Amino acid sequence: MSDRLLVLVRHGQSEWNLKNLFTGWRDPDLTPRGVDEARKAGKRLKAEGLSFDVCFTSDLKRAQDTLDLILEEMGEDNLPVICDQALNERDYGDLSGLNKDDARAKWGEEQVHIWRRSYDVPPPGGESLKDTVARALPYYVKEILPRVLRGERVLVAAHGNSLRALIMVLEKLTPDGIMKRELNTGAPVIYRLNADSTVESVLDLAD
Ligand SMILES: O=C(O)[C@H](O)COP(=O)(O)O
Repeated sequence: MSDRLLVLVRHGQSEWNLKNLFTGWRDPDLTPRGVDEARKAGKRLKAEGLSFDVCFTSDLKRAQDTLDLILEEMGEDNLPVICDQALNERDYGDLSGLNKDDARAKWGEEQVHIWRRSYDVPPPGGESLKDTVARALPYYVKEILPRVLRGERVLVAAHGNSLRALIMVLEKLTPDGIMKRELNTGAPVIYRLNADSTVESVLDLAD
């Protein structure tokens, strides 16, 4: 197994996940369940025998708090943590703050699914997944990947769609393939990379 370790984890349940609201760049806290999910992720990573050298997260609280809780649970709370907007959730634009069921009632199930899961159709005033790839991927290539290739063990705590953007590239998924790829809150995905930055193995710890 290669030493080139990259773990991606979506934040635990947020207050707005619980209320079923489009969140995007808004900044709600974790719920008590989200805190438990983050702690459980830390326990699972520790049980896998993993430890890290450096961590990345977005500039949103739910991801930063998830990372802190994971590291606390692993007894690794002194690691360097790099926060960057490039890892923020996809911007949901005018949908931010709206209830997802209300949006389905207003615009129809199919349109809302297209906004949530299509590759290149942005929600009104927001980012498509393609737009999210366009800002998250250069950051990954410049800041995260070189460290993984140098043998630093890297943990990234971010968001459903900013991580789907990276996963699309890592797993070489087509626009159709990424539509079906979901990430559970607090569920780590463990990658080992080859020296040419392709994926050697992937282990998804989703329940
Ligand atoms: O920003 C949000 O609302 C969620 O974190 C991700 O939502 P989605 O699953 O509707 O894309």
